[in-house]
Amino acid sequence: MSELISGIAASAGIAIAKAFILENPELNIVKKPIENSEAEIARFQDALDKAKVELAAIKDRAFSELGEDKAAIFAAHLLVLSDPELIDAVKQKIQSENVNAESAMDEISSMFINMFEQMDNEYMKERAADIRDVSKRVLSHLLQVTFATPASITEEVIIIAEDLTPSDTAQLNRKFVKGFATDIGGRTSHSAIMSRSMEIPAVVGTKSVTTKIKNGVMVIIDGLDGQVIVDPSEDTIKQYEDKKETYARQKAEWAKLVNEATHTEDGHHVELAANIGTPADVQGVLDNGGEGVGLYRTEFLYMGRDQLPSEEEQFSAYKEVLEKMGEKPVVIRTLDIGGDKELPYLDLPKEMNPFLGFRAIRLCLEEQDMFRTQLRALLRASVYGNLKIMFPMIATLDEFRSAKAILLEEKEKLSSEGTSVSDSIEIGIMVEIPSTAVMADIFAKEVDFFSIGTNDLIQYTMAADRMNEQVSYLYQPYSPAILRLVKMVIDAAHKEGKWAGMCGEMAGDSVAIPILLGLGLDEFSMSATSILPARSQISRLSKEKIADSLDKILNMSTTAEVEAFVKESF
Ligand SMILES: C=C(OP(=O)(O)O)C(=O)O
Ligand SMILES: [Mg+2]
Repeated sequence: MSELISGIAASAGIAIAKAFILENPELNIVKKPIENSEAEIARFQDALDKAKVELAAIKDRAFSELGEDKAAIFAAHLLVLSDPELIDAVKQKIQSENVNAESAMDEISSMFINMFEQMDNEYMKERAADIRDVSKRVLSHLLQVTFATPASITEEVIIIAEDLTPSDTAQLNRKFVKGFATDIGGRTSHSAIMSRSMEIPAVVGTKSVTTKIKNGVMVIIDGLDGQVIVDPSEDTIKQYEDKKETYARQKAEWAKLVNEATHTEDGHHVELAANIGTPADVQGVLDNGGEGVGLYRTEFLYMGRDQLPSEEEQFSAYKEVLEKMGEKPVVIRTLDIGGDKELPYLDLPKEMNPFLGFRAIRLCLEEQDMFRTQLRALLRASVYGNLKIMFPMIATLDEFRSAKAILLEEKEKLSSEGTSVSDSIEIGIMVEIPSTAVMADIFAKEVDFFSIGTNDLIQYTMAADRMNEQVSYLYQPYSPAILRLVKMVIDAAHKEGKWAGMCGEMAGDSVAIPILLGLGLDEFSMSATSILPARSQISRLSKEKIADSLDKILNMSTTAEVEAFVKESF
């Protein structure tokens, strides 16, 4: 009997093949006293060396098959293997406590893993995953245990695993591995990100694939709808083969749009840009036909380290993005730290309500040295491309004026030092706080552009924490309340001859797109892989037709009503 298991759609596509269970044997670590700590440290060093050789080979393979940015994960793993904070702590433990290397490594790495995992932050959680991966590799050498690796697969399969480590994913041979499903993980976990860049259909976070699927059984991975079908009937297989073909045709259609501008059926032009977190993401933007970067979240430059990035470091990151994007616009947002994005080394006091606290522009206006360093780096980089600077979390006009005044002061200073700075940098703001949306007409007289941050605008408007599962039903992008605010912002911008974009997740949402188009949004910034499907959708929409229904939509009473109407009408 076939069975359906639901999970999170991590990488689009359909795959049909036999299951290959990738089991990681339990590492049996027993704490034992040792006699000779010098010899034990040498044994530990030997395991480290072997792990390094192995990792270097995986890194080279990832580099040639997946490209530089994916290989960077393994460069990071190699760094973990040489990180004195971790490695010296293990050696010290062996020496001072006379314990075996396995238990010392396990205890110290678990301590770091717990520390990073407890941080309410995706980036830090990924660092925990890196340490877990590296530690397992070293332990396997110490215990002389061999793991099943995806590299040993030589027939067409679908991998079923509790989770795939980044190194597992890098060893996947696309010729044989048609798809994978895991028990744990989310859309932003390493394995999910890599599956998308390798275009291997994947469903993650199913909670139960490893317990419900046996080796060799037929499996369908539906990475479009996040479903795994176990032991399907002939009819079901046929049905999914058709779905696979339809998707392949659709992708081929999308690919034709890579170098096209984005136009509606009735000839209205909008710009489709991408959100990025690091310079390495730019390639994906270009490959997916992005017309610009609508949001560069610079906070990632500040994370995963123990001190602030220098002006030089920032300058070279910003310059790299601007140069790679050529003449295309690049909106770089100044530091938006706080809320769920912590910087432990800033030593900020714990707050009752971090999302409503001392964060983003509030912090930057207070910690001016830090802010000015970033602004100088941005201004210096401005001559290398089409830079637009954006301030996050603006709640009052005074905040914007102060931030802009500091920016202009730094510009003056640089000019008087003889450093060239572009004269055409637009200065805009995120609209993600309701007070700013309501006052958009006033702001529009002074800013060069708006970018609506619906991730936060929705949570602040609905008073519903965006991280809290229990109130996630209130996270309603199509709520008429949100749509009315979005309309106020777009209308206010246009009245003053300015442009309005959106960089919250809503901009790439296929139900929201027709409404936003009708409201006149000028720029949609989304994850790079959403750009081509969005361009294709927009090409089939008529702005005029949607505009005729706008009054009706804005006067609907519920989100459900809006959603049903849009799905039916456009
Ligand atoms: C784009 C946004 O910013 P972030 O997700 O980084 O808070 C937003 O709030 O919509
Ligand atoms: Mg935000």
